[in-house]
Amino acid sequence: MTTTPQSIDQASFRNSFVEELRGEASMDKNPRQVPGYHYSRVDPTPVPDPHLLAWSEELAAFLGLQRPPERGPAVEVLAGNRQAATMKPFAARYGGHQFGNWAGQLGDGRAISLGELTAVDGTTWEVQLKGAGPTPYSRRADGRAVLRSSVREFLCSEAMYHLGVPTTRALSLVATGDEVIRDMFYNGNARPEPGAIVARVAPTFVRFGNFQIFLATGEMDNLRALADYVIRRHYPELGEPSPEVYARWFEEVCRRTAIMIAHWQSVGFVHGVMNTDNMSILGLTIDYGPYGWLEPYDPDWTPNTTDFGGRRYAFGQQPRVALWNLMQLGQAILPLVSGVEALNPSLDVYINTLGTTRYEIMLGKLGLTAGNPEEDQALFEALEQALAESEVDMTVFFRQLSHTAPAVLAAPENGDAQWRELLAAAAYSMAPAEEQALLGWLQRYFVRLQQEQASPETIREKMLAANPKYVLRNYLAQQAIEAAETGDLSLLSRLMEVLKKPFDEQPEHHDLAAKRPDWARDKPGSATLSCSS
Ligand SMILES: Nc1ncnc2c1ncn2[C@@H]1O[C@H](COP(=O)(O)OP(=O)(O)OP(=O)(O)O)[C@@H](O)[C@H]1O
Repeated sequence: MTTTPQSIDQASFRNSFVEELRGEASMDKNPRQVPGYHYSRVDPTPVPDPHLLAWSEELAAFLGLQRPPERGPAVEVLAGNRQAATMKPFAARYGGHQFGNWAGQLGDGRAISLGELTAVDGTTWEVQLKGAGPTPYSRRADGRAVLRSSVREFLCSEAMYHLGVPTTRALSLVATGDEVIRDMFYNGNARPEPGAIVARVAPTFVRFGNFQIFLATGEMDNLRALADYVIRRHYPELGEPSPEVYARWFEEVCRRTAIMIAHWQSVGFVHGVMNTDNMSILGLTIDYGPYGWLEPYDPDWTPNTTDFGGRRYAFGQQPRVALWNLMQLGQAILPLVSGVEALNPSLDVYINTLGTTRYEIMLGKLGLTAGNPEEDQALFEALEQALAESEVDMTVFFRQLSHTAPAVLAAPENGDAQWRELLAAAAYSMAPAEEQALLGWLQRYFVRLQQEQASPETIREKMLAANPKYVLRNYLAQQAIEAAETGDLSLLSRLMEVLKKPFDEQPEHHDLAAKRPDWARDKPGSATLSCSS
């Protein structure tokens, strides 16, 4: 293991996916079905003028990598124009359910994995380029990504990491110097947009869909080989694969998925397209496409215009959709276990873990220690209902509550005025009946809070550590994109820095914690997005 940071073009890559699984070696990029294989070896397609736009310092340091200059061999690797000697790039084969329907073979249509790097702690991390050109899985598309969606993936995956949400990471954002034609809302208004490539990083990018494809095509040897690979490499604590271990592994995937979803619900993250090919086998948030952040707390909200008909992936549906997706994974690996009874209890593990994790997170957000779970649950549900029935910014509400609740605890005589001030700060609009409902809830909560033993100061610290001040608000991402498209990277860099410490006050950046401005309420790219990227 090396301690001196090195340039990625000099780095030593491992290739466990390629070496331990079955791959098609032809390097042929023509779109086609690829039965019989886990992956296809394929090289990225070079771009005209790769140059670095953003770099994630901490992740790079963790991977033992040094920041490259704007142009040069390292950036050429991050754009797919050059390869390090040890790389064996590949695109993985997977299938999936999209919006509830089986879609057949999908696969990495524009993602190409370069191999794995060993981090300073000895763990291994796969580096994958998104937008690096066609692969056998590109179907009718071009294998490219636009700057708009790449900025969104780069910024948001790192912001999620710093919020403590399980996620894939992003190492670099590189402009390609090329233009890519996209119809942003699939409404006949195609236009050229600048192209970009994100190098993203995770222990593995294997998804539920990687298993589903083998059930669909009856490739049982490949199914087992992939499960064994994932267990041995990523769940070694479970022991050598066996029918019992496959079942315990499924339980662990259920548990991790529940923890991920509990975190999404606690910060107001809406994934937007929770197809089974977007569910990581490690319980990580994967594919930052038409995602968004709740501004007014609204369980029916999704930014994804493709989903406006059914709102299948709206905020409030996410816990249920993850369960449905886990059931599809269970179906896919059923041939590996003794029967459905070996897997069914794991779905309860999902439900229970989701419940307990959400409960614990909510206690933290409200500065409480565990009390009577049923009464607490009723208190939490009453808050969710009062928030949903009004137009209150989720992030501002909880952050402001972290200041106000301990202050009222210290000086209860000013309570009423302070609660009203909190609501005024968090609300986009407030009808008298909505205000009454929220004030009623705050009084009920305050009675519960008064039973706490901790000092107001301790409660305040606990709440501030649970309620972020800064999230990647939809309009901020859009502003950063519009500036980046004109060559101005200042907001992008500022957001990167501020979102590294989302729980810190950072008063000099207070403007980045502001509620959504009026102009952004219905703005395309901010309030509404599509899968076009
Ligand atoms: N421009 C494109 N060229 C080729 N394939 C694409 C393109 N956009 C999407 N795909 C493929 O379509 C499928 C579903 O797309 P989706 O938008 O969920 O994925 P994505 O954003 O490309 O990728 P990922 O899930 O890897 O983050 C995937 O198989 C994906 O690789």
